[in-house]
Amino acid sequence: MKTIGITAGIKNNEVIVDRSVVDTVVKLGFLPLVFAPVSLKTVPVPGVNFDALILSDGPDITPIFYNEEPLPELRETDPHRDQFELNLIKNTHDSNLPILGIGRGMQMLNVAFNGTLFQDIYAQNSGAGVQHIQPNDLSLESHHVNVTDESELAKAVGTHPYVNSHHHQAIKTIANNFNIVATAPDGIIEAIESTDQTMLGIQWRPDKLLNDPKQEKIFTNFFEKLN
Ligand SMILES: NCCCC(=O)O
Repeated sequence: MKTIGITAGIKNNEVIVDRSVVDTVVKLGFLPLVFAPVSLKTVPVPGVNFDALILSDGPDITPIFYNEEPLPELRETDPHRDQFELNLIKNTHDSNLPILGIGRGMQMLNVAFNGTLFQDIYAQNSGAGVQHIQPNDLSLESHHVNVTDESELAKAVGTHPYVNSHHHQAIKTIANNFNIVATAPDGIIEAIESTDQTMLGIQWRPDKLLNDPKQEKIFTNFFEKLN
């Protein structure tokens, strides 16, 4: 059975991982393997422990990792988790294994390849006119995104999907080896694909929208190379 590594967070001394991500992996017929960021020196070895990686959602990313000082609007971060995930991304990509970043996971992919973030969308981007922190539950959609016609993502969700949204950070400058493949109506970056097609980042939470077959197709299309 193929195994998908899933990154987790630590809060109040407890390892936390979104049940919806674990359930999605199981539904696709893979074995979930949750990685707690317990030690900077202990990074799982791809190919031995897992066959692909999902970078899960979580807190803000510490700005030192993209060479910025913290702005007043920055929220709580976990620099140990950040460093662990940066090491894990490098090991996984060096082993040519696929990486899917969701929410914070997309932002982490961008930072890992030298892109930068808005530490707070609304403080730093006066043109941001879409609500990116929806008050509704994430099982409900809240805004549309425009997806590039030629992208792999469009094969799953089409060019104008309706998605959920819960983030106050976003990609500011895109990493060199990625293409922007989806944006919100206010221009905020909503999805990226690596030029070698081994990495996909989604800013919204498709794992919370699996009642929509298009959202499930994001996962099935991306991981079909593992079957
Ligand atoms: N929860 C998404 C990652 C952090 C943020 O942009 O709010």
